Amino acid sequence: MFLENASRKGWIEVICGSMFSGKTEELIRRLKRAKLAHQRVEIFKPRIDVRYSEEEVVSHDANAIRSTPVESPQNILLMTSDVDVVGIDEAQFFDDSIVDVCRQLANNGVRVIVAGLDMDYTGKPFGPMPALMATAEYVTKVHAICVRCGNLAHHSHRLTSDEKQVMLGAQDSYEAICRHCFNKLTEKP
Ligand SMILES: Nc1ncnc2c1ncn2[C@@H]1O[C@H](COP(=O)(O)OP(=O)(O)O)[C@@H](O)[C@H]1O
Ligand SMILES: Cc1cn([C@H]2C[C@H](O)[C@@H](COP(=O)(O)O)O2)c(=O)[nH]c1=O
Ligand SMILES: [Zn+2]
Repeated sequence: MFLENASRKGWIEVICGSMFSGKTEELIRRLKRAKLAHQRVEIFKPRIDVRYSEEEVVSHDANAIRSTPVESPQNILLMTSDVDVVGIDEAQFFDDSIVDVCRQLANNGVRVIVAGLDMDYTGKPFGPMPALMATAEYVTKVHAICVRCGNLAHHSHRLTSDEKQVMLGAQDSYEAICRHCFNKLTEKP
């Protein structure tokens, strides 16, 4: 679907969805194809994401690719002077300046592939993701399987009582569920 060697370079792709929907697997797949095409690839993630590894982007199925953890989106600009493709995982954790960083990279001829959660555990849009989706040329929404009924899932349901928007975790503290199961679980009596 995406040309590894397009003639006019520079665009933004967003991969979004709930937890366990395959965002990281899809990001890794695209980045590995770019490497096979001899493109210069750099991968970044927010430094706070230490869930599976500090230095790698790792999927729930243990696919992994080396990455650089960064404190702020500005660091990405400093480290991408000579690259063809930039991959960014867990983009929901960055502040809004990630949008302008992605725009600058794309304007300078870089293929930018960004993955992140579109909604938090309450169902609200997460951080800079809506603005990234609006700015991108290509948006791919991937889906998990609802662990309660087998439907397609697009919600990440939190299993603990923590109410902070940011709380790292995996199957220990989140499950993927569909709209109907989410409404049943969260409706007020
Ligand atoms: N409910 C679920 N639906 C789909 N895949 C799941 C589910 N729970 C665990 N998985 C696993 O998660 C993998 C996707 O992981 P990953 O790419 O890290 O997702 P994401 O980055 O969207 O959280 C799937 O290939 C599958 O092995
Ligand atoms: C829903 C939700 C999730 N998080 C955290 C939990 C994980 O550490 C990441 C999402 O990782 P994934 O690759 O998409 O599985 O985000 C959070 O902090 N707040 C939330 O509301
Ligand atoms: Zn369901």
